Amino acid sequence: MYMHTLGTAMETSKRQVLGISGLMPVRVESFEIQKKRALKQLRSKQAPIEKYIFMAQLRTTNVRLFYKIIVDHLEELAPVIYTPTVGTACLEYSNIYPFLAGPGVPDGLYLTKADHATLCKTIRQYRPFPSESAFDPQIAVISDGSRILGLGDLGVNGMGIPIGKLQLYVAGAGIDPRRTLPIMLDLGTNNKKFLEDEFYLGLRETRPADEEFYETVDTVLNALKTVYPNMIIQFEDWSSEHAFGLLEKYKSEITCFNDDIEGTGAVILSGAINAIRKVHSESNVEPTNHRIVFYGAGSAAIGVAKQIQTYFEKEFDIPEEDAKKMFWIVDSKGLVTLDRGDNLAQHKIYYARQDNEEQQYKDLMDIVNYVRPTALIGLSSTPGAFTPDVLGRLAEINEQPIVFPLSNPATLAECTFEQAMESTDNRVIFASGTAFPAYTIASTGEVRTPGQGNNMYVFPGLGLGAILARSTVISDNMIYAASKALADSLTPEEQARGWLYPSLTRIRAVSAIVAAAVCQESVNEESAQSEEIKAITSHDELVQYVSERMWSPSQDNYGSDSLIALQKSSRI
Ligand SMILES: NC(=O)C1=CN([C@@H]2O[C@H](COP(=O)(O)OP(=O)(O)OC[C@H]3O[C@@H](n4cnc5c(N)ncnc54)[C@H](OP(=O)(O)O)[C@@H]3O)[C@@H](O)[C@H]2O)C=CC1
Ligand SMILES: CC(=O)C(=O)O
Ligand SMILES: [Mg+2]
Repeated sequence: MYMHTLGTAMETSKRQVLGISGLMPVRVESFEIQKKRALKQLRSKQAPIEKYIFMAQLRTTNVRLFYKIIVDHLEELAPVIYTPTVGTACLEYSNIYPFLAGPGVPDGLYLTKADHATLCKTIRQYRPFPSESAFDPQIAVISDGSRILGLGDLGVNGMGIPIGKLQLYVAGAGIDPRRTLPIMLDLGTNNKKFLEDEFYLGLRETRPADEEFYETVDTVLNALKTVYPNMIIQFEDWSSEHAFGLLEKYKSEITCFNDDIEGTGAVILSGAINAIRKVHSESNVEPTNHRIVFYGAGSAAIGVAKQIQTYFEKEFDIPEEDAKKMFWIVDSKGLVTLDRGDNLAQHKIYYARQDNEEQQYKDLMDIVNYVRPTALIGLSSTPGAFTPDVLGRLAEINEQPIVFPLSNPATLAECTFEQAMESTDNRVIFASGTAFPAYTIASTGEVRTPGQGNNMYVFPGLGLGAILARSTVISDNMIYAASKALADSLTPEEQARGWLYPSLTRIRAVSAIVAAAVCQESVNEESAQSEEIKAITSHDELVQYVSERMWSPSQDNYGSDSLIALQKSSRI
């Protein structure tokens, strides 16, 4: 069991004590040589999904090495363990699952509808590594698989997402991997293809109606709270139809947040703040003159619009009714207006326009011509929706058009960075949900790096801050503080390059800044229970406190010493 902890790096004397001397080759390796070999193998694989499988298998055999590679090479590994490759992995999850995990080393906790007692028992049984005798998780990411990235209802195949998100908590914010809990709540699937697929591993039934859905989720959350009362819960990739209702119901009851509404809102506000500052200083666009079109009207779009609106209200004293009018929301039927003649979903009503009732705009180009937006934000999962004509028109209207095609994975982005650069005479201010390659301007040779507006910049620090502060809630103000801290976390060099987000290579330093801001806001709001955090009086000290509590694979022998002590004491 314990061999996955250090693998071939375990010293001879320890192998002897543990009675495993002949169970692996004799050579004792350094951590660095283990890493070098693993990276060589990883890089020899061509297909991203092969890299994903290789990493997932490495986690089961040497978890310390798995995280060492991810922490040291996050720019290279984030696209493997997270978007875009995690999207492919989720589509294939039932096909690859038996080769990645099993009850010996589970990938996460699978729950189905059951009564409270049964659920508590199942939850208590879970150990990330069955060799661990105790489990005290600090954070869970839970999905029902109903809206996985922009790929739709993938049922239990969506498990790749809670797993990937928690791996980023470890890599980005130094949460101890032994204290994370990925959860898939299997409520069936409406994905016809999966229901008919002989290899699909989830319940072969369609999803329940709302009454049963909310009742089941309630029982599950109560069971989680009973077993792990202090654990933070991150809702991830629930269909928008339920995401808002769940957040509203549980936000004040348990320490939780919805990453797609609130994490995305915070991260895109950060990029928007830096974009708004940039076009103000370089093109004289007054912040109060922005006109923002959202292409997509789901949980992500509404979450982002609300955060940006808060910024206009707080920083520029714009009254709510006026700030709200800076936004135009578009769904699959066109511009969202109150008199459109259909029954608007609850979450769309707030932004539904009332000032253009004679027109029913359906086409994006017509909407762009009507609104003359300064910014176009895509959260619609419709690839290519930002056509060269639309982008070109934006570049006619604006010296520096802000274009954020944020849908994931990259194949679902509303446009690519290359398309945005080519259609705007290289004047675009750009961020996408999944990283696009840098673009070289042919005439000058200048290389431009696109921004990555992905909630991975916020949720690790947000969760870490709430954990360390032992906050009883994750409030709107804490999320806003996280966003502002991220926007201000760029180094002078990053700012000079015109970036909207900091380099991923600095993710831990950035997460420490975000977490410190979250702790501070929690103290200000009196939701923090940590006396240590409350006693800290300076920002720098708070950042240092947070940084010092980050888990590092290099400083952890993964319990091998305590295993040896245990072994020795049982022999005595
Ligand atoms: N970058 C990041 O960090 C994040 C990115 N995302 C991405 O955002 C996307 C949306 O997520 P979410 O809001 O939860 O999902 P939803 O499926 O709830 O929302 C999609 C929205 O797009 C609209 N839409 C679909 N087709 C069109 C079309 N042809 N024209 C205009 N609008 C259209 C839908 O309209 P209707 O309401 O009429 O069906 C709906 O409002 C996903 O791709 C997801 O991966 C999400 C979270 C974070
Ligand atoms: C990034 C993310 O959370 C999403 O696409 O759903
Ligand atoms: Mg998500």
